[in-house]
Amino acid sequence: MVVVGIDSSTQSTKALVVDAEDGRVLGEGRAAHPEGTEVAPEAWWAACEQAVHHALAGVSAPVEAVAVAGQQHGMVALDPSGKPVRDALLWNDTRSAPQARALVARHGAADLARRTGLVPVASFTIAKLAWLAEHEPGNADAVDRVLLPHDWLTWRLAGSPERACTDRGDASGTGYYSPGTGRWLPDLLTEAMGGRSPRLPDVLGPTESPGAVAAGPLGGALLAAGTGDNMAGALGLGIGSGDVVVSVGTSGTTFSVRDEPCADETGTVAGFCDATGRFLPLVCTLNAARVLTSTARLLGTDLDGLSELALSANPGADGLTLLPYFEGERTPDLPDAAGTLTGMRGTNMTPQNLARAAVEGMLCGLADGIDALRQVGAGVRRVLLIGGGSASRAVRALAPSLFGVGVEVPEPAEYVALGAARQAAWAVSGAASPPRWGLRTTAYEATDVDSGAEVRHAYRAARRSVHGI
Ligand SMILES: Nc1ncnc2c1ncn2[C@@H]1O[C@H](COP(=O)(O)OP(=O)(O)O)[C@@H](O)[C@H]1O
Ligand SMILES: O=C(CO)[C@@H](O)[C@H](O)COP(=O)(O)O
Repeated sequence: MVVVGIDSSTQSTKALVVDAEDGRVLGEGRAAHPEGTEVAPEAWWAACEQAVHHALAGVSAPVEAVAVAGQQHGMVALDPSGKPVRDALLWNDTRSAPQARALVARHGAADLARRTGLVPVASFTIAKLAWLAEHEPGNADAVDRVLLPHDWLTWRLAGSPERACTDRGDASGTGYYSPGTGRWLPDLLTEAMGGRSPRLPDVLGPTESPGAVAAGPLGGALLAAGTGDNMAGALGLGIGSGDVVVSVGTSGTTFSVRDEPCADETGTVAGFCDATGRFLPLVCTLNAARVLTSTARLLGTDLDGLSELALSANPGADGLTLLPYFEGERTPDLPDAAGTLTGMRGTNMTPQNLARAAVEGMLCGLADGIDALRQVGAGVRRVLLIGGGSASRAVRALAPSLFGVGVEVPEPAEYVALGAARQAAWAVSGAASPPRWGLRTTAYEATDVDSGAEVRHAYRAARRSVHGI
C-alpha cells in the first residue's frame, strides 16, 4: 500500500511517496516557498501541487492515504467566502511581540502556562490575531475562521468543505487551546481579537480523518488529520523516552515526548501536544540553519566551505563569540535583538574563527534548549539530529561536545514528511499504534565535553553582557 506525506515548512514543501508496510521512500518532490515572514497561502498550495507532482512521477500504484504536516503557528485568517483576509503571518514574524507581552501582563505567565501550556511570545497564533485586531481592524472584522498552515492545506485538499479540521499537535501551538483538557479556549481568542469570535476547526484525534482528497492526482485518497511539523518529525523518528530531537531547520527546535502535559511558566519550554495522543515539550529558536547560510555568504563561501573553515579553527574560535540573533530571537525572548560578535582582536579575526563562532553560537542556543527540557523533567539519553542543517559536517562534529551527550544522525531523509506519511499509514490501517518503520543512525560521541562547556560559558557571558540575561 502506498501513502503520501507532505511537509509544508517555512522554506519549502517536501512530498514523499512511501510504502506503508516498511516506510521505504518510493518518490520524492520539493518546491520552494517565497521568502519573508508573511506569505499568501496560495503559494503553499502551488508548492504543494508541484512537490506532489514530482513525487508521484514514476509511481504507478494508487495512493491510499495522505497527511500534511505544516510549519506551526502561522495565522491563516479566512473571510466567509474562504478567501484569506490578508497574507498569513508566519511563526517567525516578530511584529506581534507587544501583543504577546500585553497578554502576559493581563493574565500572568503562570495562569496562561497552566491553561494553554504556553506563555505567549510573538510566534504564537494568539499574538498574531491580537496584532490583527489592533492594527488591521477592518481585516479582523472580516475574519470568519482561523486556521493554521496544515489545517488550511488539508481543508483545500478536502475541497474546502463547510467544516475544517486540525489536530491536537497544531492546536496546541495557538495559545487558545488547552492541552490538558483537549478543548479550545474560545474566551482567550475572543478577548485577543477585541470581542470577535471566529470559527475554529474541529480537533481530530491521531487516527481520525477529515474525509478524502476531493480532486487532482491524490483524488479519492483518505486524508489523515495532519499535524505541526515538529510533531510530524517526532512521529517520523518514532521517538520514545530518553530521546531528544534537535532539528536544525529554519527554526532550531529541541523536543521530547512524555505522557503528561507540560506547563513551564518561564515560557522557555512550550507545552505542545504530539501526534500520538501524548505531549511534546519543545524549545524553539528563530536562528538555526540560516545562521550558517548568512555567515557563509559573508565569508564568500558555500555551506561545505563554511564547515571546512569552522573545523579548521580551535574550539572557542580563539575568543570570538557570536550571539546569532539575526532574526531577533524567541528563546531567549528578544524579538528586537540583532546578532552580536564579541571578543574581537587583531589576532583572532580570521574566516576560520568567524565560521567556528557561527556554528558554535547557533549550537549553544540549542544546547540551552536541551538544558531547559532537562529542567522540566526530560531524560536525555541521546540526541537525534535532523533538519537541513544536520547535513553540515561542522554541526555534526561540534554538536556532541556542546550538547554534552552523544548525538545520532539518522540516515538522510525528510523526517517531517515521513512522519506525515506514517500518520497517513496509521489512519488507513485502523491499527492501535503507528506502523513500525526502522530507523538507522550514525553515532557521534561527545569526546571533548570540557571545551564544549567552556564555549557555552563564553556564550552565556556574552549574552549577559549584551542583553543582561
Ligand atoms: N549541508 C548543509 N549545511 C548547512 N545547512 C544546510 C545544509 N543543507 C541544507 N542546509 C540548510 O537547511 C535549511 C533547510 O532545512 P529544512 O529543515 O528543510 O528547513 P524548513 O523545514 O524550515 O524549511 C536551509 O536553510 C539550508 O540552507
Ligand atoms: O515555531 C516553531 C515551533 O514552535 C517552528 O519550529 C515552526 O514550526 C517552523 O518550523 P521549520 O520550518 O523550521 O521546520
